[in-house]
Amino acid sequence: MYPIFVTDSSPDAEEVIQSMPNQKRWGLNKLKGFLAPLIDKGLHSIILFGIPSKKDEKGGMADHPDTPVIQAIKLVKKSFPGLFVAADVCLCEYTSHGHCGILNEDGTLKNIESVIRITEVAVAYAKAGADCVAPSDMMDGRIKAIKTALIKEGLANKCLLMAYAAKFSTCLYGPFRDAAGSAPSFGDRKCYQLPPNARGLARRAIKRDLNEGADIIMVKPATFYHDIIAEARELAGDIPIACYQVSGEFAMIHAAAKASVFDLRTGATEAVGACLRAGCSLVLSYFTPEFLDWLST
Ligand SMILES: NCc1[nH]cc(CCC(=O)O)c1CC(=O)O
Ligand SMILES: [Zn+2]
Ligand SMILES: [Zn+2]
Repeated sequence: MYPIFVTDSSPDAEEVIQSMPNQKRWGLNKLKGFLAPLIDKGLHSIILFGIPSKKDEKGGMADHPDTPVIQAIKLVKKSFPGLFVAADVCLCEYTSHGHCGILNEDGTLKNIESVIRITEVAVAYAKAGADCVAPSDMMDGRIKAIKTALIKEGLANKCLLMAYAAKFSTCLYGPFRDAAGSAPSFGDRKCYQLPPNARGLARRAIKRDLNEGADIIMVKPATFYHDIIAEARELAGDIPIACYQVSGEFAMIHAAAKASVFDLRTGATEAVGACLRAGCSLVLSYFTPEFLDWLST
């Protein structure tokens, strides 16, 4: 599954992201031309991230009808009905403070308000035609709230719910925050993302999301967290496990290849192979276009 950034800075935007080799922020008009050759090479699935130009306290743009993600879902599903289109659901790209939920005056999170807001956004993406909604906010209780809302709207049989279940507070998200302009303006995400060494908390989070109705369980990041992928595989029964090879992993592999530590194809292939060996059957990777080439040669 290929993560794609959609911007509303201009419909014809094609913006280079310095810290993420070969990745761009795409304007709506550019999406079809960019995706068509990848689909010809065998691309099956994408996940969309919106980069809005307007931000506010509550992330109002996240589900605005004109927001890049909703526009992109409609356009991509219309142009390529066979492509599986997931949408990342979070507020951090849309809030002025850059946190993943709605805040109190003192900067702490309002859990209930945040879950209500995130659920509204998820339903809007499902209504726009997303095949999958993937909440990455880590607010307590959001999987149950979204699943219930999808059922109520008659969308639960059309739209999968992929939970970023074990999402760690890691050093590996830097390039993404740069790409999405979503770095928190104060504080950090440690009160809602898991501490790197918290194996027990990760197990609890995975079990909780399974109980709340997740259709896919995701572990994020992938490298450094293979044990958690294996734990998820063991806990989840017949539910598929996904992992996200995040921006820092991608940048790290590129940097190592540039420094002649290994060659890019060998390093990237071994890294993703390890994720599959650990027990996941879906990998979100910025290397997807390269893999499509490498797998055909
Ligand atoms: N909802 C937060 C979010 N959405 C995507 C990523 C990171 C993805 C990547 O690094 O590739 C993150 C993590 C964060 O900023 O805390
Ligand atoms: Zn996010
Ligand atoms: Zn977020």
